[in-house]
Amino acid sequence: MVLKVSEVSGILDRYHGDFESAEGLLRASFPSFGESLVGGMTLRSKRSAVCAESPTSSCGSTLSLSSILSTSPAKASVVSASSVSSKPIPIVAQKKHSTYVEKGQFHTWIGAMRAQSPPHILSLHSDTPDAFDLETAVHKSWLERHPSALSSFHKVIKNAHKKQIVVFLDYDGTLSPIVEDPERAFMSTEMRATVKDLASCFPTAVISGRSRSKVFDFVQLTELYYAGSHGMDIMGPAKSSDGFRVKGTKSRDKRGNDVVKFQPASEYLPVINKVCNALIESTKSIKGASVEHNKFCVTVHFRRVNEEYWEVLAERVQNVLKDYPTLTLTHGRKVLEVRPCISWDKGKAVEFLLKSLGYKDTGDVIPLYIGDDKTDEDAFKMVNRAKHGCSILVSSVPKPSDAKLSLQDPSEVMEFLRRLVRWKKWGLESRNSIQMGVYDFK
Ligand SMILES: O=P(O)(O)OC[C@H]1O[C@H](O[C@H]2O[C@H](CO)[C@@H](O)[C@H](O)[C@H]2O)[C@H](O)[C@@H](O)[C@@H]1O
Repeated sequence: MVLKVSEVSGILDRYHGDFESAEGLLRASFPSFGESLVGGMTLRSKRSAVCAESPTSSCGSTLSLSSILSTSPAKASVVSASSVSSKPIPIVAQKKHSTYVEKGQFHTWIGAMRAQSPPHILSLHSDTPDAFDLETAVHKSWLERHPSALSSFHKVIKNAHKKQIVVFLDYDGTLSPIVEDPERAFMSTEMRATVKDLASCFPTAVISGRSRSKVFDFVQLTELYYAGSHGMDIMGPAKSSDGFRVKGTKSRDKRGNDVVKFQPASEYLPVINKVCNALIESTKSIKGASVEHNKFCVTVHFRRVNEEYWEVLAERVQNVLKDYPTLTLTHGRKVLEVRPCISWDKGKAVEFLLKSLGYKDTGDVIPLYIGDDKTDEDAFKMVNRAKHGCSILVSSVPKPSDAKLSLQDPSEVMEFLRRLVRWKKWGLESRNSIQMGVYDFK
């Protein structure tokens, strides 16, 4: 497909002039994006148009297509807070991080945050047939690359016979809908019942950016395993067998089960408490901004802040971070997250939990991960490495992802989980019919 500059410009408009999100979307939808562009022209972003009306603002510029295309999303995902050198805390390998970021980096963060919560492109700016056609084509092409896990259900279970499915679930945006107030991100009673059923069929874990205690308060199911703080606070089963014992402290949970607790960033607790207070102080004058203490990481929320103050907020966060060289910043859905600069993520947490469940050989087990956010990408990559691993992105709009399959929203997640339960409960005969496509789940 050949995209004209005007069409790309339309997509940029829908992404508020955010080149990285738009480029990511186009690349995610059309692998040949770049070669197919009619090049040599310059595009003026909507951001710069907005700024022209507001002379005091410093944002926006006219960018050439080549500069748009040379932007690498990978560069934007993790940025360092400071160049000040200091001895890292040697618990888990420290991540390499770049030196002090320039002011232009705010645009990258902000663009990246928008990319995590893009507008529904099919419902916006679809007033011309051209725009509608392109949006439909983009979505269709993206769905071909990330098919619905509901319509591909037979593929998910195809290899599951005599293998153990282990389910990993993100919380916000996966089990609960995204809402303005993070304290009110409740999961529905139906979803809770579904996850309870699921846990009676398969080992099930929730891996969240929230603190472990907070995500437990939301989910309230003792039959699950929980990893909070993006996997930096794990409470898992102590079932690892000889030869691959997992690290961590063993104990008994309230139900008398052996459990293992692993907190690879425990030595960062004092510094996390300190940075959390500093962030609260420095952001308190920005209307709508809030800071959430997630035990081993801190989340700064942008969702309720007027977009014209996003840059100021990002700048304040960065200024605070200058004094904390052992911490780093990542972004998610309208959030910036401060976390220890260690090589640990949701993917490593999945690996840890599989081992603590006693699964050594990836061929025996089917890890299935469902998540909606940037930090879930590490887990997608991890389960994709397993022979029959299944990675599912929750998103109603096309966005770049390593997930193989997709679901639109938490209600589709619930439907998918229910199908898994039904499949497991029905016995082999029915399973065979399903695999042969004889039975329609609906
Ligand atoms: O890993 P997760 O379980 O998805 O947690 C990631 C962050 O989720 C929460 O923020 C997101 O959901 C909020 C409630 O719907 C929403 O207001 C916010 O804009 C989203 O980014 C949570 O509040 C964060 O602490 C988590 O890190």
